[in-house]
Amino acid sequence: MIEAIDLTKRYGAKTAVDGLSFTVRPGVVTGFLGPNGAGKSTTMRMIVGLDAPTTGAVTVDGTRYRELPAPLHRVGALLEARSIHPGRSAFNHLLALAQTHGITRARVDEVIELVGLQPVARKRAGTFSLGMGQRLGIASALLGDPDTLVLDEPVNGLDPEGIHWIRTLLRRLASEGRTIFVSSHLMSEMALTADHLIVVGRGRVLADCSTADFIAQAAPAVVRVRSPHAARLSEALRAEGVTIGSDEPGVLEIAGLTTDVIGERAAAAGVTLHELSTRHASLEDAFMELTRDSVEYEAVA
Ligand SMILES: Nc1ncnc2c1ncn2[C@@H]1O[C@H](COP(=O)(O)OP(=O)(O)OP(=O)(O)O)[C@@H](O)[C@H]1O
Repeated sequence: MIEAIDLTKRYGAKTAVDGLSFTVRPGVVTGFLGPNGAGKSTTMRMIVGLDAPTTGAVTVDGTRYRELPAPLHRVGALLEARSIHPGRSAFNHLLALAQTHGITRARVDEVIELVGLQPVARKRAGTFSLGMGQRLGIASALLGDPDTLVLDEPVNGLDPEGIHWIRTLLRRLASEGRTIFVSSHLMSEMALTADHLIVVGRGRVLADCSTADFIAQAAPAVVRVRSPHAARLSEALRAEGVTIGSDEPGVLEIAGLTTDVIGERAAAAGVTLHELSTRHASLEDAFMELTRDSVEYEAVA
C-alpha cells in the first residue's frame, strides 16, 4: 500500500506537487493520470526516494522508502530515467543488480522469461529497441518479487502486442494481491488496465475513484435514438426536462433518461424506433472534461 499525506515538492518558485494526499491499495491496478507537467513523475520519484518531499510524506506499507530494510523486495520501480549500461547484456545487468541485493541467479532467469527477453538476454542493452528496453526495465522492477510496483509510462515504446502483454501482466500481478501504481498517456489503454484512477492537475488531486465512476461522473452517458418520428418523440420528452441534442436529422441524443424510460415514452406516443442505444463516454472524454482547466501548456488555437 502506498500512502501520500500532504505531499508537496517545490523546485525554487515552481510547485510541482501541491499537497497531494491519496492511498494506492493492493489487489487492483491504480492508474495515475494528469496532463503534462501535472506532477506525476515527481510524485513517483518521491515514492521511491529519488526526490525528497519539501513537506508532507509518502510511505510504502507504512515506511518511507529510504527506511525500508530491503527496498528492492518491497518496491519495484520503472521510472523514466533508467541507468542501464549500454555495453552490458540484459542478463549481466540483471545479475549485477541481483548480486548486490542477495537475489539468486535463478530469479534472474525467471524474470527474463517473464518479460520475454530470452532471445536477446545476452545481447548488449545498448542495441535494444525502446520496447526491449522497457521490458528490461520491468524485469529489473520485478527482480526482488516486490509487493508494490511503481511504473511511469510502462507502455511507452511498446507495440500493440507489447501493450497487451503489459496489461495482462499488471492485472495478474494485482490479482496476486500486489499494489500496482501506473502512469500512462494512453487513455484507451488505461481504461482497459486500471480499476481505480488518481487524476492530478497542477500538482493537486482532481479525482480519486474507480475508473467506471470517473467516466460516468465526468462525462455521463447519452442515449442515441433514431426514429422517423424524432420530432414527435423530442416533444414528448421535453416535458420531462431532459437535455436533447441532435447532430443529424432523425437522430436524438438524450441525456438524463435510460433506454427503458425512453422506449416506454416512445411506445406511449406511438413513435417507431429504428435505434435505441446507450453511448458511453470514453476515458479520454472524461479526462479532457475534468482536466480542461488544469492543462499547463495548452495549444493556442
Ligand atoms: N528538477 C526539476 N526542476 C525544476 N522543475 C521541475 C523539476 N522536475 C519537474 N519540474 C517541474 O515540475 C512540474 C511537474 O513535473 P513532472 O515531470 O512531475 O510532471 P508529469 O506529470 O510527470 O509530466 P509528464 O506527463 O510531462 O511527464 C513541471 O512543471 C516540471 O517542469
